Amino acid sequence: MDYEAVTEFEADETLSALPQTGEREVETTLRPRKLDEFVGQPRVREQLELVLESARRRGVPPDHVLLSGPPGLGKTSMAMIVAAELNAAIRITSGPALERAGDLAAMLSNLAPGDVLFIDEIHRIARPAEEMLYLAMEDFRVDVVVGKGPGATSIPLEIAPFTLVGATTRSGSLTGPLRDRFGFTGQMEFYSDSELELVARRAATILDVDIDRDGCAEIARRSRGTPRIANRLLRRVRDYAEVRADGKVTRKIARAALEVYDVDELGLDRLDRAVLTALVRSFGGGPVGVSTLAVAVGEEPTTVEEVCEPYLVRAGMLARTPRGRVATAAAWEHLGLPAPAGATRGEQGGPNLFDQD
Ligand SMILES: Nc1ncnc2c1ncn2[C@@H]1O[C@H](COP(=O)(O)OP(=O)(O)OP(=O)(O)O)[C@@H](O)[C@H]1O
Ligand SMILES: [Mg+2]
Repeated sequence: MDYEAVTEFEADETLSALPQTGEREVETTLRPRKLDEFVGQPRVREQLELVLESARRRGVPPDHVLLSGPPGLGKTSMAMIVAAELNAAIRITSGPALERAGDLAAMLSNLAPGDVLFIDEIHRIARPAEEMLYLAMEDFRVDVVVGKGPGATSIPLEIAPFTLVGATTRSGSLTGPLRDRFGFTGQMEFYSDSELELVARRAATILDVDIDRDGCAEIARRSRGTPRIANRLLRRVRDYAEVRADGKVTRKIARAALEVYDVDELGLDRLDRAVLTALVRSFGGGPVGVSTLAVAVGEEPTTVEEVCEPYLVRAGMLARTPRGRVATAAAWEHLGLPAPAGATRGEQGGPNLFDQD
């Protein structure tokens, strides 16, 4: 592709790990409901199974559970599963919704014994609510402050024993005291291609899509390790198969469909490829600063840094060095160009980039 011909990118969200508008409903349909329906994450699954089973046997609510990892890997799904496995009711809220401690107090005092309280984006909880949560998690108690100024009194209030499930894309920005109050932390990892094949297969069954093994494999390979993306690509491929073919998804149909949506063999989209192309063609593979690179593709530096780079680094295409961004040998090869002798080999499956702040 000639990146210079491209001056502006439309909002191309096909490969975004974040949920898109209008996707909520279909996501709910596709959520696994029980632990044994949940594909992948064998470590977290086994650990949780033990935590839940032991609590069940002892007849007490399990320890508080923190689920951390990048968007779209199944944290919300897992939170619901915890409640389902315990046969408990789940109350759902989120960090940004708990702006005042009073909001949280109301939530907590309405809990019934054994309920699961799910706080999504728990790293965004406001300070006063967070402090209230400490006591609630530890002693099942809150101190409600009534009145203001010198006349204010604090009334201790018992709350029902409950299990808090917190989800976060940035466990690094959780304060120490909050993190310490979780008895169990499940770190969700990116999925392997074979796991994503199973995710696509399962979604196809639910959505009644006729797809063969190669079709699933083609989708899995391009899904950036993320079930949310696999489910989305499946729907796009289904659309194509229904409109342009007989509805059956084969490898050939999947490839043709994903080409229409600008999703390449490795799950890179147009902007990802433009960044690599600019890096290789205009800057000889780097090193080059991220702002210069962003100008070359007509994007904001933050978009390049936060939207493109994490996956390019994880896919082993781009390296962040103190002197700037560098294209790896794999990037040259992916663009069909011979890699220069000194090109770095990327680190495939590098560290979890979403958790490094
Ligand atoms: N292990 C899995 N098996 C099958 N489907 C899954 C799995 N994990 C996630 N999904 C699907 O991916 C979609 C996104 O999952 P979920 O909402 O649980 O992710 P999340 O980690 O909470 O994302 P976010 O950080 O954006 O809140 C859901 O529709 C769900 O159906
Ligand atoms: Mg979620």
